[in-house]
Amino acid sequence: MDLRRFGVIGAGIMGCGVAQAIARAGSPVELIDLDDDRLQAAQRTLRSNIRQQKFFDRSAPPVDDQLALIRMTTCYDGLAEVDFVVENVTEEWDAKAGVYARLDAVCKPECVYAANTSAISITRIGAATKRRDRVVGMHFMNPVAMKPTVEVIRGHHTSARTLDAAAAFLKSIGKAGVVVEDMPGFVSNRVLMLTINEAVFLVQDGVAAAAEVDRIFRECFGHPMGPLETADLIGIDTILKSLERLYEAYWDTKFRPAPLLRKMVDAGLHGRKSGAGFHSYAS
Ligand SMILES: NC(=O)c1ccc[n+]([C@@H]2O[C@H](COP(=O)([O-])OP(=O)(O)OC[C@H]3O[C@@H](n4cnc5c(N)ncnc54)[C@H](O)[C@@H]3O)[C@@H](O)[C@H]2O)c1
Repeated sequence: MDLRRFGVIGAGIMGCGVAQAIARAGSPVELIDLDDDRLQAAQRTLRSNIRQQKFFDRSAPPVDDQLALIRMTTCYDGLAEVDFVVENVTEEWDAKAGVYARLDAVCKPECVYAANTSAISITRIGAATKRRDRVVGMHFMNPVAMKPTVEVIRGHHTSARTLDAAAAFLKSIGKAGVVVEDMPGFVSNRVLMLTINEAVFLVQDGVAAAAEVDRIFRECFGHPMGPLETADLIGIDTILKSLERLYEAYWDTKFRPAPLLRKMVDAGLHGRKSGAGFHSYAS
């Protein structure tokens, strides 16, 4: 499958990670966000992350060569010729639906849309487009540069050809996919979000401080990170939105977000990206 030109929508944690992976593989990519301030922040994040990656991956092209492949813009016009788009915007239905309407207006008919979402049904996203057979879920793990495997989700109408395109894209950036069927949260986040939420309830109930909760998972279970360190890495705002999407999708109270999560979001404690969450990242 001949995929040459790429688009990435959303230049937050995940969009920057995906754009970086495409540039590392030597391909040009259009990276789109809402305004210049967000794009400038993304430019700083990308420079720092590519520099860091180069430290571990000496064979990577020079930092400036990789950055030159990433064209940052607020305008969708440059997507007219792309073959494959990865959408990584905020985990809210209205934000995602608005993006797909704009993509349909500009992208060529054969272009494939890959939705990077924590919990939203890929079938529902497909229904918001005029090409539901060319929509696939692509749940990248964070940090993208360090995670070799991606959860690939087959929506109800996703075609075999689209799954082939998804596999070819992932191979081109040095990753593998595990294909699963479509239900909100897929495999990873149906389990992970419940674990994180229960860990938040433990802190809220005063059973243990965040450091102790994480320590038990690291030192007793041998996990590389505890659930609250993972929540900080993902973003507390994204955790809250993901639980809300799961709760709305299943109407099951097991997904009700811990009130402490909302309090932290309201307080601006969004995890690593804000400098503090369950742990502090001030330095
Ligand atoms: N953070 C994680 O660990 C993680 C992992 C896997 C999947 N996801 C999913 O990936 C998606 C992005 O998450 P994130 O952590 O990068 O969030 P983020 O908040 O870091 O970034 C989201 C970006 O989308 C932009 N955006 C919002 N509406 C837009 C629009 N209409 N057009 C263009 N850009 C728009 C925002 O300005 C922001 O820069 C979400 O659906 C999330 O659930 C996140």
